[in-house]
Order: sequence, then C-alpha cells, then structure tokens
Amino acid sequence: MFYSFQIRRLKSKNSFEKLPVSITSLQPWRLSQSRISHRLNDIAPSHSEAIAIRNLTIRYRDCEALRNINLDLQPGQLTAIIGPNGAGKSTLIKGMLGLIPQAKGTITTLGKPLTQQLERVAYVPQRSQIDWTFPATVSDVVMMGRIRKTGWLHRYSPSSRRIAAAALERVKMTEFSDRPIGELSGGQQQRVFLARSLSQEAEIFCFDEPFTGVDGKTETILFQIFRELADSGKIVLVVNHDLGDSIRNFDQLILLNRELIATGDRHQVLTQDNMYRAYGGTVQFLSQ
Ligand SMILES: Nc1ncnc2c1ncn2[C@@H]1O[C@H](COP(=O)(O)OP(=O)(O)OP(=O)(O)O)[C@@H](O)[C@H]1O
Repeated sequence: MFYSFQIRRLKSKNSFEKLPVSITSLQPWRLSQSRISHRLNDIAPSHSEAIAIRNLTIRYRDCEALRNINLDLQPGQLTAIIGPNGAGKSTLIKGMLGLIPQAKGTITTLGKPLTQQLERVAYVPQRSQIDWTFPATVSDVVMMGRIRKTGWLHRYSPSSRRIAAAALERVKMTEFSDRPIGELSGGQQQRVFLARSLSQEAEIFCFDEPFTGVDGKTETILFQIFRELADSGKIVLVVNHDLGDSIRNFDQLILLNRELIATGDRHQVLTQDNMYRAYGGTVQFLSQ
C-alpha cells in the first residue's frame, strides 16, 4: 500500500553560507575530454560503518529545534529526512556536522565523533544558503571538492583534475565548465554541487533539499547518482519534501517534527498515525 500526500509549505530563509574559496580553488584549469570517464567507476569501495546518533538535542538561542533524537544511519542506504517546515530537518544535518554549537548528545562512527572525521563527509546545503554571486566558474566549484585531498596551498594533481572532470561529466555538466556558477539555472547549479561532492570522494553524503526547483531530468540524474553512491556502500542522507512517488527511491525514511516521529522503510513510516503526528491537518491522503 502506498500513499501520496499534499503539503502546504511556508518557507523562510535568512542565513547565508559563503562558498569556501582558496588560492588553489581559483587556479585556471581545463577539462580534458579524453580523460573523462563517463561513469564514476572509481567510486571507491566504502569503509563506512553506521552513524549512531544518541540523545541529540539541539537548541538555537530561544528555541529547542530537536529533542532527544536516537537514530542509526546505515551504509548502503539512501535515507530521506522528511517532516513539515520547521521540523528540524536541516538542523539535524547541521547538528551532525557540528555547525550548531548548542548541541547535546553524541554522533559517532568508526568509534569516534563524526565531527572529528569531517574529511569523510560531503555536504551540499540548501540553495538559499549559498552565495551565488561568488565569482567562481563551474569547474572552480567542482575542484573545490578536491581541496581537502590536495591541501590549501598546493596545485591540483592530474588525478584530482581527472576525478573532478569525471564528476562533472557524471552530472552532464561538462559543457558548462567555464560558465560562472551564478549564471546557471537552479537545477544546473544543483548538479554542479553534486559534482563537487562526488569529487570529494567522501563516505558520507548529506544533501539539504537537492530537489527544490529542479526539473525531471535533473531529478532523475540526482536519484541515479544517489542510488549509485548508496549501492557502493556510502551513507546518503537527503532532506526531502516530496512525499509523492519519488519517496519510493529511498530505503529509509526519518520522519521528524522537533522529535523523531518514526524511522524505517516507507511502509513503517508513512502511516496515517505517524503522518498526523508530524503534519497534523496539513497533509491529506490523496490516493492509496
Ligand atoms: N539560525 C537559527 N536561529 C534560530 N532559530 C533557527 C535557526 N535556524 C533554524 N531555526 C529554527 O529551528 C527550527 C528548525 O529549523 P530547520 O531549518 O531545521 O527546519 P526544517 O525542517 O529544515 O524546515 P524547512 O522545511 O522549512 O526547511 C525552526 O523553528 C526554525 O525557525
């Protein structure tokens, strides 16, 4: 049995994060077509183990955004975080990555806090949190994914350039490599940021609302790549608003509303009772 839902949405965004920049990230470079592999065959086998989130409570100055969250995120699974506006979906990702200071609880993997292993994480924030006037080309942005591996003051190696070129090709954006990032459409920008995350060769991928404002073609590309990442043993975490058919693409759902309402596969999570607890009267069952 499968339900689709309709959600009324209110949006308010007020903070901006600047794109990271370094001397090396702005080096001019060109993509060599002959070196581009058409698939990311070189997605390395994963060394991930589950991320364990225990008793996580996150406060902003005057509000408790998340209360006592306990969760496991498994490698090899494509996981969606769902819930109404203000439920704490973005906060959960930011809290996991240590971006919100007032967090209590533990987030561990490989026996250590996740915040001590951020080199293993690729994070793509919401579009609204990126400064699109930042003076960088598409290829600059994708190369930024290689900064951790290259070091801040070193030139990119040929292998880094190959990896970045393959990532850009994988999202079908090679022809835009010299274009300023601010001049692309929303869907194209999302694909470039996905390419940047791929070029990081991370083990843990976090995407905050990657499907907002993207067309069907981009959505298909994003889901294909998310699936490939999950199938290669990565942890893939996606904040997602669409509870229609596309929810079938996910292996695990995390339903939040300031607290954990439910987690599991869609049959376990998308029950009338859970949806009522999360969305109240704002979600209607449209079909079964
Ligand atoms: N920087 C901040 N300072 C203070 N409160 C914040 C801040 N960011 C978020 N909040 C509050 O924390 C709560 C959770 O916000 P969050 O952005 O995590 O929700 P969300 O589920 O991602 O929402 P949306 O679907 O609208 O993106 C909200 O009540 C929000 O107003």
